[in-house]
Amino acid sequence: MQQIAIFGGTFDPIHWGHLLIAEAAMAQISMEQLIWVPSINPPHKQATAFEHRLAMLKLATRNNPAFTVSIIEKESVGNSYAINTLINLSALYPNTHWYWIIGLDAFQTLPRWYCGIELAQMCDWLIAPRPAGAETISQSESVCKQVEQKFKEKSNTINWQLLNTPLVRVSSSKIREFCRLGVSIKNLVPESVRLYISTHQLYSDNPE
Ligand SMILES: Nc1ncnc2c1ncn2[C@@H]1O[C@H](COP(=O)(O)OP(=O)(O)OP(=O)(O)O)[C@@H](O)[C@H]1O
Ligand SMILES: O=C(O)c1ccc[n+]([C@@H]2O[C@H](COP(=O)([O-])O)[C@@H](O)[C@H]2O)c1
Repeated sequence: MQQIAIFGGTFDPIHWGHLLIAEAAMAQISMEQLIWVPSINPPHKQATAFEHRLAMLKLATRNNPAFTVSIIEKESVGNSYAINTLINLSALYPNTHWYWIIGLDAFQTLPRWYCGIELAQMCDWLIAPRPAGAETISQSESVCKQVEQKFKEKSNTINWQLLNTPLVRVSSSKIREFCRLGVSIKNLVPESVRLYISTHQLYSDNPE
């Protein structure tokens, strides 16, 4: 059976934090492929046009042959729910053991996701520590255990492990804010992404 990880996100835009997490997951788990899945209509946030986010994702991931970018959520009608993404990908990649890569902040919200209980058991969860409430590994672990407890209370299990990554304080919102303020994002995104943002005047007060 092959092992594949999904890394879902809004990626508005993709940044070095995402790339570091993906590399850490590949180093920690023996897997054939890592599939990046940009959300077309994130259920919980507004986002820049899908085509721009997709283009930046492709630029940033093109040098790693184990990385694939999937547009599977483009076919979804309405909100792009993670459970549908996993079901649809499972049809394309049968006989696969699935992992889902997620930041600690998003993992905390999993019990409230659409069909979250069912989804939780359909894959193993690889959690990237993230600042905001969990500054150490043991704090991150205890946050994950609290999430696990919520599933246990409903007689469900969840398999998870923390990724061995340092805390990275970069976020897409910080990048969008820096662009609005005219502050350099040179060290926060790959150069190809920085150039794309600048060429298309994304996130500035004078969008295309
Ligand atoms: N610096 C980071 N450390 C750990 N996890 C992260 C980091 N940045 C993003 N993630 C995780 O990557 C996934 C996709 O994140 P997303 O594309 O929404 O980026 P973001 O930086 O969280 O965006 P925003 O600031 O707009 O909320 C989520 O699971 C999120 O928790
Ligand atoms: O399916 C859901 O109900 C759901 C609710 C919130 C987030 N998600 C997924 O979580 C992933 C990370 O989302 P985000 O907003 O942190 O970019 C992305 O793949 C989303 O589709 C999914």
